[in-house]
Amino acid sequence: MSTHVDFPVCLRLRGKRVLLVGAGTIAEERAGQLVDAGAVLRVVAPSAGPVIRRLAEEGRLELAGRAYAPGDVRGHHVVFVATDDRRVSEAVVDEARAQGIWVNAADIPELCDFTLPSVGRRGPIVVAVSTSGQAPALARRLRQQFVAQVAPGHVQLARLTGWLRKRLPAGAERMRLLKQLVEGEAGALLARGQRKAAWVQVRAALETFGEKQ
Ligand SMILES: C[C@@]1(CC(=O)O)C2=NC(=C\c3[nH]c(c(CCC(=O)O)c3CC(=O)O)Cc3[nH]c(c(CC(=O)O)c3CCC(=O)O)/C=C3\N/C(=C\2)[C@@H](CCC(=O)O)[C@]3(C)CC(=O)O)/[C@H]1CCC(=O)O
Ligand SMILES: NC(=O)c1ccc[n+]([C@@H]2O[C@H](COP(=O)([O-])OP(=O)(O)OC[C@H]3O[C@@H](n4cnc5c(N)ncnc54)[C@H](O)[C@@H]3O)[C@@H](O)[C@H]2O)c1
Repeated sequence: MSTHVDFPVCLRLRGKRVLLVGAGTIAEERAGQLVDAGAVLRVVAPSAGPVIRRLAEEGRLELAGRAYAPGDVRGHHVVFVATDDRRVSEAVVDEARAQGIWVNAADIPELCDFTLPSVGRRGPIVVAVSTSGQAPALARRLRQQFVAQVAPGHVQLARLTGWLRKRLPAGAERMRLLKQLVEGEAGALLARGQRKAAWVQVRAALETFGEKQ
């Protein structure tokens, strides 16, 4: 059995220039996710589906309505290819690799410098499942199961600790407080939907932090 495992990261794409070659079914999904992540997205494809055309009309991405041409990759941080022509994907990947730019070719593992996990979101919580290329359909199924376990209370807890993180000075005491909120009674109450009782716990924890209510 192979011992190969892929290494997961969460890219912060806000303001980063990203190239997407192809604008069909798969590319449409990618485009939506990339625009939502704040990427400055350029799409190159001779024909585009309705989602990409609309995003272009709204000025949320730039669409070049033509075939890929050498030189298109230059100036981008990350490149995605999702065309129905393997030779095009190979040419794009060759150009990206020659320039040291990370590239993903949908469904072609040997042309991928990184693969895409199956992703689900609940507020700021991102559930991503990778099978290191072994079983994408299983990644999708497990992701659906895991996302279903993320309760509204978990999302509230993430938002609450995010809010406190911005307001309390960093350091050992803040770390202890946030950990206590997540692992202790407040987290358990929020997960059960008992917001008022949870808030009592949060206030008590903040008082010991020295915060005036
Ligand atoms: C997770 C997801 C993310 C996304 O694409 O957004 C994704 N594939 C998804 C679905 C899916 N893809 C395929 C099926 C049919 C069942 C099957 O074949 O198993 C299904 C299931 C379905 O459609 O339900 C076919 C397939 N995919 C790859 C190959 C090539 C090969 O295996 O050699 C083949 C055979 C092609 C052929 O035979 O011609 C390769 C890759 N697909 C990956 C990601 C990367 C590894 C991810 C991982 O490590 O788990 C990797 C390596 C490269 C990449 O594309 O990044 C997305 C689910 C999104 C969701 O959650 O909805
Ligand atoms: N990873 C996955 O989950 C997954 C699932 C299904 C299919 N795929 C693969 O992804 C690829 C794309 O699938 P699709 O369903 O989006 O195909 P599609 O037919 O819907 O779209 C193909 C796109 O490629 C563009 N294209 C063709 N030649 C081009 C060129 N020279 N330059 C730029 N763009 C060009 C077309 O204009 C079109 O927008 C296929 O190889 C398919 O096997 C991946």
